[in-house]
Amino acid sequence: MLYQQKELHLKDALSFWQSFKHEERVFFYNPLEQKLIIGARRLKALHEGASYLQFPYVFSTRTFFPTVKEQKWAGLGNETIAFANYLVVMDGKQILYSYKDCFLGWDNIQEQEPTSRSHVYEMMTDDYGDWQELFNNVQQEIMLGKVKKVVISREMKIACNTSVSVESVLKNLLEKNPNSFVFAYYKEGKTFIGATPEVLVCKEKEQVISHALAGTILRSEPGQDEKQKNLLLNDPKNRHEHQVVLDYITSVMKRFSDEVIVGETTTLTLKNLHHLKTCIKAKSDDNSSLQDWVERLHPTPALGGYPVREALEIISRYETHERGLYAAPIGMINEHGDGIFVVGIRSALIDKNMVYAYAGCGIVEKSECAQEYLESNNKMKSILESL
Ligand SMILES: C=C(O[C@@H]1C=C(C(=O)O)C=C[C@H]1O)C(=O)O
Repeated sequence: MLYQQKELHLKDALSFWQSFKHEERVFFYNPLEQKLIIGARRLKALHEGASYLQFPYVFSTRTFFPTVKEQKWAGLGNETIAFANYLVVMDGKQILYSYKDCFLGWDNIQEQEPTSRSHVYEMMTDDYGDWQELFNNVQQEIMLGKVKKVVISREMKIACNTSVSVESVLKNLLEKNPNSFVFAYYKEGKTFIGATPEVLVCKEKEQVISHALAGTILRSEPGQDEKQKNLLLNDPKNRHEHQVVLDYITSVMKRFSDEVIVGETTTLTLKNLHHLKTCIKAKSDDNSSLQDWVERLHPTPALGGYPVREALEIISRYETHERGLYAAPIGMINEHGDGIFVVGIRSALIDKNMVYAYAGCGIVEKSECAQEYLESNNKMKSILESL
């Protein structure tokens, strides 16, 4: 590996992120390993099939749909990038990796206390009418028997009275969402950011794991958690929504693996919601890479619908905003090609003072319009509460 290594002792790892102002950067916190990786300053983009052996990590994304049209998503995603500098924080240690000629210099990594700021903002969209229309169109397609489930989403436009402080949003997301993967990708003035609870796939040697995460109930008061979780576990509509995702992931894995183990369905508790969750493990065939598994699994019916192709066609016909990196695979891969891809939900695109926040819900035959709208509002809270 052509990187120099050194231990750092920053009071707050976000100082590293802040030291590379205006440069392309990625932030990826994995709560399962309690590991933070920050990559800063693009070294190069890697072509498909390239070896990653020279790099501590590479960052990889692909937009939800293969192409994007809107200017606001231009240049974001559909790349695998090696950075010149990485800060890796784990087990109380901060290790800096710097590519040989691109070393920033110790003096340039300054201790900067990132402060939480409260942004004053105004919602520019009150979209219940649009939601109703989208919901009705999709439910019609379900009634006609064309699809069983479609995941529809909203884009909420939020105008802040100053430029958004990405550091502050990151700090808040980390503090308020301890069970989520907190990520940010900054490029050319725009940041895609979020706190997602959902793993698309992770791979370690020959073991591959995916999570079916679908089915949601609101988290009312903490004292009500057990009651709410039981309601969710026993609710036929939510179990059906979940089963569609679980069956799909299991069937894809079985196409490529003789050993697939489906775990028990449990609940995942987040700040404002509970979800149904099932882990599915498989033994990967020797020749498959992590990215092959992403290609096979994305988009699962947790983000697209079922049957997948028909659901995607319905989404592109009726949703009026572009998804870009929302609900898309976002991954961190190590030198051996192993790593993790999460899906970019509970997320937003930040461009100066504008925030485009996204949230969606799985719609099945028995879904109710107002209830799903409320659910999407609760999903939006991850972003709103971090502003
Ligand atoms: C689509 C989103 O979330 C997905 C939809 C869920 C549901 O409909 O129950 C639950 C978790 C996610 O798989 C989102 O947060 O935007």
